[in-house]
Amino acid sequence: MSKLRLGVNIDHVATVRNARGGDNPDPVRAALMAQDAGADGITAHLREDRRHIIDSDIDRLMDALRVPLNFEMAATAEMQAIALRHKPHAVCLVPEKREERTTEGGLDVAKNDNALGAYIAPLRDAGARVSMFIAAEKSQLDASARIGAPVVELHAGAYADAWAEERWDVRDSELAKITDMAAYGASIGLEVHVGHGLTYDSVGPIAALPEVMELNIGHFIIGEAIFRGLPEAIKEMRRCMDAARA
Ligand SMILES: CC(=O)[C@@H](O)[C@H](O)COP(=O)(O)O
Ligand SMILES: NCC(=O)COP(=O)(O)O
Repeated sequence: MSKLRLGVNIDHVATVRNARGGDNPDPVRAALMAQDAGADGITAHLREDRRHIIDSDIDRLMDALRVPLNFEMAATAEMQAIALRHKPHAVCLVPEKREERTTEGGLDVAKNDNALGAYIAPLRDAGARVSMFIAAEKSQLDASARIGAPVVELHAGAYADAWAEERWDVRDSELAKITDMAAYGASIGLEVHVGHGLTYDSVGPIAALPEVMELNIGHFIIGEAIFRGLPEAIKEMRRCMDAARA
């Protein structure tokens, strides 16, 4: 089985910084620490409302990182211009709602395939590995492949929430969807990633799926870093992933 990559999302270091304004804690410092602790990449979501990551964080991440940056963003003209200016390794298109607390669902690629196909073309031409953050639904994977997105990231939020709420029947049905769609995605030539809400408990069954190439994990790792430090929080996630993949 190929090595499963871990992308560490540092958004919520910026959430804590922004609670008080100023520069601390610095998400770029966290990203560099994550890189040293074995993260295969760094993920940062520049939301349109700049509630956590801000533009200067992206500037600084682009300058400072050795590992690839996965730049998460909404499919807007403003974000496209920012991505084209920076040319990050990867761009992940995420749906955004102003009133949501976190990313609630996947991008509706099936409904907006023509527009999204045109939207990603210049990003792909600029060399970015474009991914679609989608629900684990066949129509969304088919549409992602149709528009030429090489990668999909399956939204694990419902699966992760079911773990947290101990709703085991929902957990199992959500896991079954991700399992089936990871296999389906690989069978139609997509690179499959999974992310959102994963924890030490919930990561194992996802990491065990042979078609999954990358996990992006943030909120839980940053929270856990308060108790055990960021490097150790990341290394423990890596251990959980490796144990499941063995
Ligand atoms: C797309 C996604 O899952 C991440 O961006 C993550 O949710 C962190 O950002 P928010 O907490 O702002 O949703
Ligand atoms: N794309 C998912 C991501 O980057 C991390 O999500 P979370 O672990 O912060 O929920």
